[in-house]
Amino acid sequence: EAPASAPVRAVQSKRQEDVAADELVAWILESGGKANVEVRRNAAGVRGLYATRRIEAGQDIYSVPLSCILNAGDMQDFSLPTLALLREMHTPCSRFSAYVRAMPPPEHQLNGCNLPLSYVPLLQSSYWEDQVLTWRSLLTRLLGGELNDSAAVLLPEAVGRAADNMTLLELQYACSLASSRYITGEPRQRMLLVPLFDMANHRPGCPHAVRSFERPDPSFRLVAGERIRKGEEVCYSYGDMADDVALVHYGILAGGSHTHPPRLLMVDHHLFDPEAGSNLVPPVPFEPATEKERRRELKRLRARLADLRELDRRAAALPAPQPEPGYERALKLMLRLQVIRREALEAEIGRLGALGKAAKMGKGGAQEEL
Ligand SMILES: C[S@@+](CC[C@H](N)C(=O)[O-])C[C@H]1O[C@@H](n2cnc3c(N)ncnc32)[C@H](O)[C@@H]1O
Repeated sequence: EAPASAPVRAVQSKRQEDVAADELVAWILESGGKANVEVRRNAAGVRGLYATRRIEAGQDIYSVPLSCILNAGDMQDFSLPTLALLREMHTPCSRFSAYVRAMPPPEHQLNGCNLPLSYVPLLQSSYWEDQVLTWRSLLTRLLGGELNDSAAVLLPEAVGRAADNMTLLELQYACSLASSRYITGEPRQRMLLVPLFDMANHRPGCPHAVRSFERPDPSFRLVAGERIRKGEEVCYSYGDMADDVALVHYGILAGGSHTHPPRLLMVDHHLFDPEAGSNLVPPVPFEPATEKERRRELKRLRARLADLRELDRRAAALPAPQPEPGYERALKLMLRLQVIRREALEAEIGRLGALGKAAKMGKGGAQEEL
């Protein structure tokens, strides 16, 4: 027994997933990879990648050998990355054990796959509500065996007898993890879960670029697009996303909330086409070629804002939305998205209104000159 006077040292124990993240880096190095980064948390508790030395533009930030990549197959089937991840989570002695142990726990993982159903109406967009409900329905049908004739991989094929006790919540969690972490693209059109790569947080416009499957070195590399100082966070750009896209796909607000005026949500943008199946619209502002076009767009935006104000009026008469246990942060994000949406619409309506006034004044001035 320690004497009563012995100093008591506060031991700050690392979270299990952070210990696993250190082991993940060690595994990549043992497997022949290189890492000029470590995994750490920032002051806000967000985990990310940090440079362990100065890295010049054009140099590798890390390289992950192909043997450490989890290939989730081709891009036809929504559930493949989820099932690939679940397979490793339920495989004793999986070679990806360091990878799956380093995943954020359910309470820190959010996107449209595991959004509580009671929050779905808060998206205030039939497009996003349909998306989230479609994903939920696919997961439910995968769990119930209804997709057995059409799914590329069935649940018992992926996880064996663990399928007997699988819950929808576990499927949603795995779906949320996998869909917010996999990468696809040239030269291989495959959904790849790449350890270490998926520890980098989003920064819009981040210049670092992926190079993979090249010869003579086919490994998966992140190459610095600008100099990175030792200790600096290493970002990755998940795409040029509006805030609604960032929230539903990554559980973050990362587009318009950082710009002044805030950027229109994707679903409010003039180029948004719900049928196109793309989640990216270019952040180009509407530039009317004629006065008629300007008025038409102004009318569209005013009608959109009026619909939202009507929803606000109705919501004010009801009790405030209640957080689901464990999803308190998610509710805050969704309510913040509503505010950003209205601010962005107001700003755009103001801009188009001012364009009209400026055009009128220009005409008046030109007529005076004549
Ligand atoms: C590919 S993972 C990045 C690593 C992740 N932070 C982790 O600890 O495993 C994507 C997730 O990281 C978080 N994330 C990414 N970019 C972020 C940012 N700019 N700010 C806050 N969280 C971010 C979100 O939870 C997102 O779903």
